[in-house]
Amino acid sequence: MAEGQFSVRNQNVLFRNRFIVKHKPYRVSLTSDYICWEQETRTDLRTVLPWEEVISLSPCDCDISARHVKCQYCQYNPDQCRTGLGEQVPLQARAVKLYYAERCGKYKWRLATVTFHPQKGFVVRELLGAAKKVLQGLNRPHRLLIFINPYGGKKAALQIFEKKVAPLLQLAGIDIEVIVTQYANHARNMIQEIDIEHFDGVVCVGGDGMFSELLNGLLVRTQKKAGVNYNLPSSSLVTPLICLGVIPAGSTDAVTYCTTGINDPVTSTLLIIMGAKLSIDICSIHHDKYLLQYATSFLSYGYFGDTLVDSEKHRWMGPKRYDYSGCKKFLQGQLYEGEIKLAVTSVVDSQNDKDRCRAGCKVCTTVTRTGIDSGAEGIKQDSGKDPKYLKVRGKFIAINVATMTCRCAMTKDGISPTAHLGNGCTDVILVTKCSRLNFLRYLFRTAFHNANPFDFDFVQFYRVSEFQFSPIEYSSQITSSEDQSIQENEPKKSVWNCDGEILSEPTIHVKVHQQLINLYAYGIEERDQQICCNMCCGSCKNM
Ligand SMILES: Nc1ncnc2c1ncn2[C@@H]1O[C@H](COP(=O)(O)OP(=O)(O)OP(=O)(O)O)[C@@H](O)[C@H]1O
Repeated sequence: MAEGQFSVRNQNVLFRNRFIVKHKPYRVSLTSDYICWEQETRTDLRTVLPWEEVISLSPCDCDISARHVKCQYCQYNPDQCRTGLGEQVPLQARAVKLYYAERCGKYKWRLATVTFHPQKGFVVRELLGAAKKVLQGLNRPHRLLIFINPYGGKKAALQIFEKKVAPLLQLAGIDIEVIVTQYANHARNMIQEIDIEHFDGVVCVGGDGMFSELLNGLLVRTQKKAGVNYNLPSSSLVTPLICLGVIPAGSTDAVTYCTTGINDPVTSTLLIIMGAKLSIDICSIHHDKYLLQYATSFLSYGYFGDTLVDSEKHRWMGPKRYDYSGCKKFLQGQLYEGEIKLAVTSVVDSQNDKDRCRAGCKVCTTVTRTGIDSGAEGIKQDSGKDPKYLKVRGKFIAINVATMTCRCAMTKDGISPTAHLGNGCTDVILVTKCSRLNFLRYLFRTAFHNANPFDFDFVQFYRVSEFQFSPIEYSSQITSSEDQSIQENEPKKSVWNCDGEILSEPTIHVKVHQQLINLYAYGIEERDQQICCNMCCGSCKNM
């Protein structure tokens, strides 16, 4: 929303008339791009609201007391009017209430309202009619299929939906069909079974695990319908027409953190209503030419894989289970041997790169999607260079793969702060053999970013378009001091933590598919921290 310097004079005005707003006379104008209300006496008090941010306009029967009405010429109450023209608005005037989304704090969106009281009764219908026409022309969802996971996160998904989400969707006039999941993979199965074509979007109220169900269900359905052999990593996948959405109600909510900056259910709902769209990269994970899973944020072998397996046994703890299992696995200090083959697309100075993926990111819009010489679908950087193939064999504590930054409450900048949402690449971070103390330093830096987590000689960073990993089945303990020799003993494999789900097959081939799905989000916006909504009076400045 813009205030101040703006002129609707030269634009195609669809409607213009005088209204009383907050007891002052205003001129309300509608063009095909904006709705604008400006004070007639002080043109600097002008608000220009793009239609994208309008949620709805509805008739309102609220009264406006003549007591509060000021003269539209001198701004004084009628009885003190200096001009003697003191106009009064008739009592019980019908009004129009405009609901719109307003930026609030660093990342949030909030619902705001303004009421236009007409100076003449008949203009209400005129204003509503003109607004309805423009709103109908916007590319927004009209029908949504919503899955609610009542057991995700703090088990508050149903409450969040009823209190925060449903009223907003109703206000925006969006038809919804709601399914409360009964078992794990319910949503994934339903998406593949039922006719979802008449929905504009499929949304989940839950965490990353629920989003992963929607993603996998929708992608498999789309490829089957298009006759694509999705089991082959080299297949070119078809982008689904249906957009996906996620309203955060999980433990980690990395997908919402990475695409909106925060895990706020109201913000995510407003973005869905506004029809915000963002194309994001997806990894397909294969084993022996068979598709295991599609993933969109975090994939990890070793430490984070083992932590996930252990945390599943302590689900009753809620989100705290990750801290508990993380400590336990850290103390066990396991090493895993393996070989990873990487198709490195670009050299990233991970230690100095200040580049961050933000809404309208230039990197994600300029990287093109082209085929590489092998005939397989692949990604080239805009420099046009083919990927360089590299093999790393060794002992790892963790192999972390971040297709998005993977920011969440536990790491505000993410596992890979420079990762992009749509550049066709994923970041592979290899944490090789080191002492427990050094591994702790790496974890601390990843969580708090007090220093660069990649600035260690035991951490390697690669930006790749695909990679293959196979374990070598011998493990050893992390040494308490770095020069202590490793005792290679019992064979040991870990599992992959794939967006919070366990993949028990360690030998995998991962391929990135650039901007394969559309998500209801804009990406993280670069905002002035001082932006504060009308309602919270500055309390949101620090968000
Ligand atoms: N009715 C249900 N009963 C049991 N499990 C379910 C049900 N519905 C969905 N699930 C499963 O619960 C798992 C976790 O759900 P979800 O991702 O919403 O919460 P979370 O794991 O707490 O959050 P996050 O993934 O962000 O850490 C999902 O993998 C999903 O398959």
